[in-house]
Amino acid sequence: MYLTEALKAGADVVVGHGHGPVCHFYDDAVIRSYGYKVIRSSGSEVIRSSGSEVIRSSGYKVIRSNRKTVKPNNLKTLKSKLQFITHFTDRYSYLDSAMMALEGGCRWIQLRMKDADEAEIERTARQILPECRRRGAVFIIDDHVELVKRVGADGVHLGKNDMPVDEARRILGDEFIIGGTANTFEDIQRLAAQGADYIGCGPFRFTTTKKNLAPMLGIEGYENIVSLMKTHGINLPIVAIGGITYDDIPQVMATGVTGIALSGSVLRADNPVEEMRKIAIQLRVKN
Ligand SMILES: Cc1ncc(COP(=O)(O)OP(=O)(O)O)c(N)n1
Ligand SMILES: Cc1ncsc1CCOP(=O)(O)O
Ligand SMILES: [Mg+2]
Repeated sequence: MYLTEALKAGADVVVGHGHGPVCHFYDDAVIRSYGYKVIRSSGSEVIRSSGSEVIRSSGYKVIRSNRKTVKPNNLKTLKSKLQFITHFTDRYSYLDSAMMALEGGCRWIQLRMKDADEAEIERTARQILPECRRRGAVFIIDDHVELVKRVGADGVHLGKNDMPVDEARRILGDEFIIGGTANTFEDIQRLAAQGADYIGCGPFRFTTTKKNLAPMLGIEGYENIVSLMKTHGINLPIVAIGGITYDDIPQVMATGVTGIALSGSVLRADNPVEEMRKIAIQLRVKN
């Protein structure tokens, strides 16, 4: 059985919508995002990447990727303009969402799994981390400071109901990225004083991706915040978040924010990989 063989090949061989490593009911967009090519020949199907190791069974080949590992430069990240927030849909798992974002050229992934227990988050984090490393992408985790340290992620994102940024800094030190959520300029002042590396600022507009949303900022809200930051001499990267789509990007970036974070508009697209690619090109994200 190819399933058994593929499972043996390792947890990093992940195909399909399911939460397990291999699922029969895949679609090509998801498979490609995992670095595999689907080649159909004389009734059999071959799933392959550009790596070296070949496992062959019942007409299927799974070739493991051989790409090099790159630890990202955190300073560069903070100038990065595009962060993808993982989510699940009826078509895609959290892991699928991260893989498609990476395939589309995003180089900053935040693992956010609000309703999952820590063991499941850790399992998913350990699957996504090597994929980020292979592409030189930054990998941060929402909420879970200790988990970031345990799995060796690049950082954490913390909101108002999470561990305070200064406490997280004492645990993680200066090598890890710590992002904080702001809904107002006062939040930004507090986070700057606590030593946040960047601010996730929103929501831009209504979104179903997050419950208990703060009031929407809109374009005017970002303009005010950016101008107040200038007058108060606060120089921190600001990532706009909340319901942002491809079409919003020029206007949002024109407010002077550093970048954007998004999720739903990519996952709702007919082809999430291509949607992310369009967005990465528009923001001139370098790979
Ligand atoms: C980039 C970014 N900005 C804001 C948030 C929201 O964080 P938080 O307020 O803690 O809410 P949850 O995401 O934990 O529901 C974020 N995650 N990322
Ligand atoms: C995590 C988070 N915090 C504020 S809005 C939001 C959700 C972002 O996802 P989307 O782009 O789907 O609105
Ligand atoms: Mg949080």
